[in-house]
Amino acid sequence: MNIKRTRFAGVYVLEPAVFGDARGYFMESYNQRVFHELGIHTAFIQDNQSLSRETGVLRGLHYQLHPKAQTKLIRVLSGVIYDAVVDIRHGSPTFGQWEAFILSEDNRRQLLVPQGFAHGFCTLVPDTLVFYKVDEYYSPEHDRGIAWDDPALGIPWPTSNPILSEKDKHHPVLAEAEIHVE
Ligand SMILES: Cc1cn([C@H]2C[C@H](O)[C@@H](COP(=O)(O)OP(=O)(O)O[C@H]3O[C@@H](C)C(=O)[C@@H](O)[C@H]3O)O2)c(=O)[nH]c1=O
Repeated sequence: MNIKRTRFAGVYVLEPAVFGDARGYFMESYNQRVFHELGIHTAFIQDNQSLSRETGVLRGLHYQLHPKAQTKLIRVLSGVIYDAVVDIRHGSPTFGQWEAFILSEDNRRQLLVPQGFAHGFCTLVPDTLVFYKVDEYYSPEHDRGIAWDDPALGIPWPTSNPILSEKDKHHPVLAEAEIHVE
């Protein structure tokens, strides 16, 4: 497993070792020991999967409030996403800053998004299947969002006209959002 740090402490890009042979390939897609070696003792308790049929489906920017904040370990089983995280930790020196990563079935990259970050992605090809582990159960009462197109964030999404859920059309900008995540 190749592990890359990012500009945000706690956000990692993980690239599993892939063992190819005549049959195809094998890889360990999750190994708890790797996380323990990084000092991360997250207990993942729920697995999620979403299929986005079209290019330009944008889901985000999502997070759950304290005490139901979630760590997410995201990967793409089929297709490609532009995956963005935003630091929404009060008092963080990088508060309000974002970073984006390309995750695909081909690069097999995984993104570890800790509690305290909003997360969203936009599909770059049709029929994109995203799988992610989380360390807290879904809680609709704690489920929150930030406007994907908040000008103060300025995330350069791959499209200016994404396909959104009804919920994702109406999130506040970060400056007006409830962001008690720690
Ligand atoms: C996230 C989630 C949703 N649901 C239900 C609620 C709703 O009826 C339906 C669709 O939910 P949503 O529209 O919120 O799904 P979606 O927009 O795909 O939400 C996801 O977006 C990405 C970017 C994330 O980071 C995730 O944490 C999650 O927020 O699924 C669950 O039952 N469990 C869950 O864990």
